[in-house]
Amino acid sequence: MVSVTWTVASFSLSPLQVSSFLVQQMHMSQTAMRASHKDFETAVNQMKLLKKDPGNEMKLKLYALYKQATEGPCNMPKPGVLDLISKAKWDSWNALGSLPKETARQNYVELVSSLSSSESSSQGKPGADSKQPGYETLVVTSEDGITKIMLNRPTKKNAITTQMYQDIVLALEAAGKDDSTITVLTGNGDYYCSGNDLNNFTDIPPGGIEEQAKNNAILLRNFVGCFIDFPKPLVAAVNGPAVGISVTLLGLFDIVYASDRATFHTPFTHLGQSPEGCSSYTFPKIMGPAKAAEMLIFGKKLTAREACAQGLVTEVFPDSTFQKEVWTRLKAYSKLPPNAMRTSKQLIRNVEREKLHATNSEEISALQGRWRSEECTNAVMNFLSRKVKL
Ligand SMILES: CCCCCCCCCCC/C=C/C(=O)SCCNC(=O)CCNC(=O)[C@H](O)C(C)(C)COP(=O)(O)OP(=O)(O)OC[C@H]1O[C@@H](n2cnc3c(N)ncnc32)[C@H](O)[C@@H]1OP(=O)(O)O
Repeated sequence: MVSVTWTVASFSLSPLQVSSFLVQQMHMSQTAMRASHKDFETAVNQMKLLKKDPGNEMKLKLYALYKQATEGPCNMPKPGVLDLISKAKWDSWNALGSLPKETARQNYVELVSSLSSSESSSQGKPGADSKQPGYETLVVTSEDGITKIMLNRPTKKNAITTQMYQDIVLALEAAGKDDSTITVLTGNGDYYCSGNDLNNFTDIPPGGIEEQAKNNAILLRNFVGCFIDFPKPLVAAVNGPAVGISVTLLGLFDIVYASDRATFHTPFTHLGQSPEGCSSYTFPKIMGPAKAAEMLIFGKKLTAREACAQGLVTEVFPDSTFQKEVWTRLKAYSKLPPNAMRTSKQLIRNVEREKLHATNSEEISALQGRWRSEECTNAVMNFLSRKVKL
């Protein structure tokens, strides 16, 4: 990672991004009051007082605006391609074109003011990570460049309710756009997740089972689709046993760390159901068709070490040190250049994105049939009336 100073920018921002940012900034400035020279000087001094590094992209934007405001349009010769930092700075400044000095000044003042106010609103909570409110059974926090989405229904083994499916989608959408570099999904308590909450099947709408199956299909397609399209490195910290959809989705994660207490169980046949989460495609690809069939058709439960040997899990840690080791490692990874990580992730996933969406649709069509079947109804009823535990 290139270390930059306040006036030097990194090469992590494309000129296109810079110019679209600046178009927004220009728009903002048309409606705003013009900043005076004094406001501009104050903003320049305010920048020096910021405690938190605003990140290279932001410094690059500020650099360009500062140069435009003080010197006007860029008329320097373009640096050579190997002089990456100077070239990024030049690109950024040059992308401002003929933006008037006073507009650049105004944009600079507004940008610094937004940085200062976000810093002061996070003061007074030293060390506290920013917990995002609004989710009933998820705890979402952002700290050290990592957004953590924690399933938080420990007394029900983190079984996923209909509301949770929707909240996970919202949390992933927000994490995909926030300024964290890595997103982690984990569970609170002794389980990672016991899969779909089987009570979801008891919530039958006025249109009956047909309508329920259709509604579930729409929600599930969207839910799995969010994992397929997630733009940043996505990590599962599997803190304990995992069942059903929480296992199948692992094939869509980039990294899976597991406690040695974790197990991996996909009892679809026992439930009269069929695989989802794109596992009918990802599992044979990851572990070979024979091993995948044993899990997905016969419901064989794997230990963490078996899952690791078969490529579903990246690494297994002793339960006693799981949290410490995983978070230490992730904090180090979160400092890697974010755009490079995103690019690599997308290159890996884009090759099969269409295939994954098609698999998702096919699996859901099959499930719609399964949900209407007697096999499924009986299995769910047996669990809910406590006749069967998987
Ligand atoms: C986006 C779509 C929205 C709508 C959804 C529609 C359907 C989408 C379907 C998607 C396909 C998903 C498939 C799956 O995930 S299949 C797997 C489903 N999971 C299970 O079958 C697990 C069932 N649970 C168990 O077998 C055991 O509870 C378990 C082995 C996990 C733990 O056993 P243990 O003895 O340790 O603990 P308890 O059984 O006493 O559990 C504690 C309480 O938690 C409740 N619990 C646990 N898991 C579930 C669950 N999956 N659904 C509902 N409730 C669950 C359990 O009942 C206990 O509750 P009480 O204390 O109230 O008795």
